[in-house]
Amino acid sequence: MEVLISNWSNVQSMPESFVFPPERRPGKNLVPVCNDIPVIDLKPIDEDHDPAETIQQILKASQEFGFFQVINHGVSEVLMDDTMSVFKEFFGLPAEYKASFYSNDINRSCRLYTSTLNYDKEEFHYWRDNFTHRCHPVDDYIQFWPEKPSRYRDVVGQYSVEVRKFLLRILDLMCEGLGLELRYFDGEFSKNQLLSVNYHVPCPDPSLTLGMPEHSDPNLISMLQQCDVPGLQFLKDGQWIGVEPLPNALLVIPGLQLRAISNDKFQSPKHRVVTHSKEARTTIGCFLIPSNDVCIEPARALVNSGSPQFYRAYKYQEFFSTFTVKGCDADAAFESFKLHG
Ligand SMILES: O=C(O)CCC(=O)C(=O)O
Ligand SMILES: [Fe+2]
Repeated sequence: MEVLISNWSNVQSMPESFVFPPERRPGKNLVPVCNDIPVIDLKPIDEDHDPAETIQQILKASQEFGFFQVINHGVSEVLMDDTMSVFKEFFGLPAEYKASFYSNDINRSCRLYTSTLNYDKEEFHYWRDNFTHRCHPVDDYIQFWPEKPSRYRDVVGQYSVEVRKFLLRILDLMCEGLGLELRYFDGEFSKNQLLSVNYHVPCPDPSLTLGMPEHSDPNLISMLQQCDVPGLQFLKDGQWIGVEPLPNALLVIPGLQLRAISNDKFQSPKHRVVTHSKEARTTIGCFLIPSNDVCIEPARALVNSGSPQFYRAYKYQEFFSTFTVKGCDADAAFESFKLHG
């Protein structure tokens, strides 16, 4: 059988290698959709209102809820729609063209794969194709990007620049809220930028499989543009809750490095993706990632007698390899970096 699920048409029954063992299945029970996910509106700041209220909303959303959606974020709706169409077209291209990007090699600057990078060894597969590449600075990477659809490089190039601006702006608002100097996260903490696009074809039985495993994002911060098909779920107070896509909103998820640098002021919420029985789902993620050698440690301003330093200093590379060795389990990975007592 074709490995890439985007090459499958009209799958009628579950291929066995995608059926999870019973205790790992999402099951048939419907997960409640959460209607109170914080929505941050950046318009008041653009209209020169005092940003203090928005900053407090972002702080509260990150600290109490864990993640949030943003509207009037500055990334144009036309560009968002164009980018979504380009990626949908990309996944619909002939198998022969996509085959040239197929790779499980993490060092390939542009790669397309199914399930996880561990496809050949994993016990069962996740119901997704993922296409991912670096995108900052655009000129350093654009030569590796697809030439089809013909608008790809132009549209995805503009999008990469705009979503980076957006995330750096959110980080600056977080700095103000946390009492860190502005631009604290610019530079090495956010040096690398990855676009990561997930594509899931309709699944004959969503109760038996997942589109993405439960995980926290290992980077600094993530942004997600969803299409109108739901699937994303967050673990909140021990329960899975569904995220209903909000048209034109961008979702912001603090990553594990933000948790460490903020000295646990922010969490990095666990999330997963369930599949849909009728419709294909495409989501565009953008990750800001520290450079490998940068030293990550709780910001000095956030360590004091009431809030002792929770993590030792480490290099991002060290964290990432521990995270990978621990099967992408954030709690297990942090055990190596926590300061006890
Ligand atoms: O596709 C989604 O809804 C979530 C994607 C995600 O969590 C990720 O790429 O890290
Ligand atoms: Fe994620």
